[in-house]
Amino acid sequence: MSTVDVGILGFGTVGEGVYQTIYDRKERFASVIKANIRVPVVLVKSLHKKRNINEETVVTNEFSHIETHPTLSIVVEAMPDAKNAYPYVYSLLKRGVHVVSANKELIAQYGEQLRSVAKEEGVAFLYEASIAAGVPLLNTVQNALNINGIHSIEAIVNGTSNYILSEMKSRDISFAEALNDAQDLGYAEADPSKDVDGWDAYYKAKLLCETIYHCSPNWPIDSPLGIREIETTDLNLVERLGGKLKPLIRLEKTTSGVNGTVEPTVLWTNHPLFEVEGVDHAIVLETDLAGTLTLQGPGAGKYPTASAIVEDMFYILTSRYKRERKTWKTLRTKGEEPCQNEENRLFWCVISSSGFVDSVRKQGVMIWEQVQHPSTKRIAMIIEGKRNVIKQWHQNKYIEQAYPISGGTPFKVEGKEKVLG
Ligand SMILES: NC(=O)C1=CN([C@@H]2O[C@H](COP(=O)(O)OP(=O)(O)OC[C@H]3O[C@@H](n4cnc5c(N)ncnc54)[C@H](OP(=O)(O)O)[C@@H]3O)[C@@H](O)[C@H]2O)C=CC1
Ligand SMILES: N[C@@H](CC=O)C(=O)O
Repeated sequence: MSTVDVGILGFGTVGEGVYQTIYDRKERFASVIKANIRVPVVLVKSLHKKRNINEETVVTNEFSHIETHPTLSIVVEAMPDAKNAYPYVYSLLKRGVHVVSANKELIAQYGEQLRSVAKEEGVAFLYEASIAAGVPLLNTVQNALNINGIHSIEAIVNGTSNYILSEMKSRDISFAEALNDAQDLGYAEADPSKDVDGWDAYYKAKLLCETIYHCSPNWPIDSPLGIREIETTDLNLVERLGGKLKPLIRLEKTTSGVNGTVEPTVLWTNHPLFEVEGVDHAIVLETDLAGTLTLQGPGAGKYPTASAIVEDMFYILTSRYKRERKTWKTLRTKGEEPCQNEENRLFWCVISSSGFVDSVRKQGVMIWEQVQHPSTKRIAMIIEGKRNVIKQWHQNKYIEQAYPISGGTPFKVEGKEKVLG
């Protein structure tokens, strides 16, 4: 039997998960690819860490050992940022090596250049793991929804943020404690501000938009918004209104492009993402033929991420890549377009001090429902308004938080104040 040599860039949560999976499933690989698979070399930053690695694998901190390796046919890229990974991936593709990546920052920033060089060299550049780890999202939209039109997408694609909000609520722990747990569990990015400030979800939304619509989204000026500012009181107030706050991305096709948002959003019980808790990612696709489709599963962590990566490797190694060749259209818009959804009217859950309620009424804004927290006296109100107006209130500190509501308001008549007891 022949041998397939795989290199790995980065040996953290993901790199180690891929390495262990390759060795744990050696026989399974051999039976499907008809070759022995092994990892002769892995690249890391520090040579001083203790690692669980076989004798046949060399651990190096010099990229040249990977770049000039004579037998590598696939390299798995699992590094934490785009800046350092880009020259490595570019060089490998240029040398005719297939690359499988989990690095959404790299693909959101340099995807077009890398896809183009891969195409020129006739090699694969695949990255199923980069959006929803173990959930086969890219495969579904690229290979199974080509005749369908996709009107809109709502998704939870940052497991760390979803986990933090779930744990703050269910275990009544602080943001810092929940983030610490997410880091221990291997969900968070090496720099966790990418998770909690919305950047990880922003890269994923951009990548998903490029995959489905072949253009970049139009973002509101304050995008992305993360979960860092959310307090347990806000979660409680939203719950008392009958909703839940979720770290949501939204892409919506319009006549002038695709509007994108990355922001904590209120969902009501009838929303398909209402019950998605913990590290799970879930994606709702509104299609014009199949209807509403929801994909859900673990979106971060060692083995769910390794799962997507080894499946991409299988795809390459079984020559399905050469036969079916995933096609990528060139992006229609290269840069970000100015936002066109600032003027849209939406329903909002606005959190403020009780004093602001009268000002809202004086401005003729209808309050559909409101609840007051018994101890903090903070008020949560459901109102309708234009994004730019509500955001201006927030900027001027008239209100403390403003969360958009997916699906409008379930309240039929203007609400009466409810004091939580
Ligand atoms: N964790 C997850 O659940 C998921 C992560 N991803 C993506 O996968 C990638 C890896 O994530 P994860 O494994 O969690 O990250 P980790 O921080 O756990 O691991 C990063 C690895 O990269 C190495 N590294 C860092 N900088 C360099 C460099 N300049 N040159 C060579 N090696 C370097 C580190 O080396 P050393 O060990 O010496 O520090 C470490 O082994 C990221 O892009 C992430 O967004 C995607 C899906 C899920
Ligand atoms: N940090 C990311 C990992 C997967 O992409 C997340 O929490 O979803």
